[in-house]
Amino acid sequence: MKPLKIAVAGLGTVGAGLVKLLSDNAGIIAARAGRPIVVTAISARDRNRDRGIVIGADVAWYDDAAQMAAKADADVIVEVIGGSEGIARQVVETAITRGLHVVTANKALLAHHGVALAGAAEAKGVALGFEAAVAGGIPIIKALKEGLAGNSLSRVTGILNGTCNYILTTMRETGRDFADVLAEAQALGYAEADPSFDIDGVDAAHKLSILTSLAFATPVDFASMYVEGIRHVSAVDIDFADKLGYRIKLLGIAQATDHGIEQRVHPCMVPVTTPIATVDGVFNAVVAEGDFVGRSIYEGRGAGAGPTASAVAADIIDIARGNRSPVFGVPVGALAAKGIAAMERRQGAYYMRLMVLDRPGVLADVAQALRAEGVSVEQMIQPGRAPGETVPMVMTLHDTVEADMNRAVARIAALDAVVEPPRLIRIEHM
Ligand SMILES: NC(=O)C1=CN([C@@H]2O[C@H](COP(=O)(O)OP(=O)(O)OC[C@H]3O[C@@H](n4cnc5c(N)ncnc54)[C@H](O)[C@@H]3O)[C@@H](O)[C@H]2O)C=CC1
Ligand SMILES: N[C@@H](CC=O)C(=O)O
Ligand code: NA
Repeated sequence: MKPLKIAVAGLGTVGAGLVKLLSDNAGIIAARAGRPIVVTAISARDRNRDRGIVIGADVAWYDDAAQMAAKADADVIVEVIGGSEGIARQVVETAITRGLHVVTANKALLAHHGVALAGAAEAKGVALGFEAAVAGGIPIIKALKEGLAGNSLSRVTGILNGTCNYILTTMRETGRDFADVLAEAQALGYAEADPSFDIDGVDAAHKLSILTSLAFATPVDFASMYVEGIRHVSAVDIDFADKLGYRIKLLGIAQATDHGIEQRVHPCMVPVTTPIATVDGVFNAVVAEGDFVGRSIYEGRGAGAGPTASAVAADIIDIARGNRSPVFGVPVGALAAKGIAAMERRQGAYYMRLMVLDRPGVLADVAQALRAEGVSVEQMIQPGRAPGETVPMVMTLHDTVEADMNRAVARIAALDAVVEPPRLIRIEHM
């Protein structure tokens, strides 16, 4: 049977991982795909770098990825360069215009241009696969598009960034410093080219915008996402979370509410008893809730060469088999906006850490500020006494509307005895 010809744009962590996977598992992949899958062209910036892979002499090499997309003898262009604009976008658009199938791991590109690219791909009758773009090796795109297609989904929640989960886990387990653990995640190939995309929550938000579209048949809407990263999560908070029976995770949450779809990414405290609390290191997890299936949970490695290549390969095999489905689960013309719920309307519990001067009356002032906004305390920890010195004061607060919580925090921040901005972490019971 005729081979399926693949051109790979970008030969970094994911590109090199894919070339290795397609070579190591060529036999079983050909059997499953019904035909051999061969790499016919590659574009990367440095032809001579040792990537630990063998590239056959018959593979065409392009210094310019756009040229490759325009000219290569290929059925599928795999875009694993990255970035929402520039060369990555050009490669994908050129390939679709040429009528080639596209597989990409590029969540930034899809978050910003997903609807337009999907429209172009559907108009041309070509596939646009992006299993690798969300939660790495977890087949969550397939799960939402196919496995759960019979359900009306109410909520999709996930640990969507391997780098952040690796940092939070390692800091908790070893007490090591944030910057040091981030450098390790970069060396392991987990982080984005610009790691601020990871730690500021942007990468998780890119991924969540894609999941929201799939779950609720809405156009991808990255711009209205609430995004907060993990820069402010300190060792002190990780420690208090432990004492209170929680783990800190960077979560992406998309859920249908009475006032629209909530789309938010921020650090959360989750009870240690919930399955997601023990998903550690580079692992990701997604929890999907459907009306007939109930809750289903998916877990696996969210970053790194192997898991990401595994997801890219799955999309390629789907193309080889002739499997086609609308890019975002329904044809682009059927995607319909459902309104975005304002973050101020989020309702839930909170952890609050204050750094206060240890002197009489502080607790009463804090309690007064909370009472004024109708916020009620669930529990409080104030370890030790150090009269006249700065000490932490930690509270968990019962379910509150975010706008009320924000007003209470503003009152507390203005107190003389509160010497640092209050730290808030939302508590999610899942
Ligand atoms: N590393 C990971 O664990 C995961 C990465 N991704 C996504 O996969 C994509 C690639 O990521 P990585 O492989 O980690 O990045 P990387 O930085 O390791 O590799 C990108 C490669 O593209 C090459 N490149 C840059 N400009 C080029 C150009 N003009 N022409 C040809 N090649 C060019 C670079 O030299 C580099 O080798 C990104 O979109 C990323 O977000 C998705 C899931 C997981
Ligand atoms: N930088 C990303 C890579 C996978 O998408 C992550 O850490 O999750
Ligand atoms: Na995936």
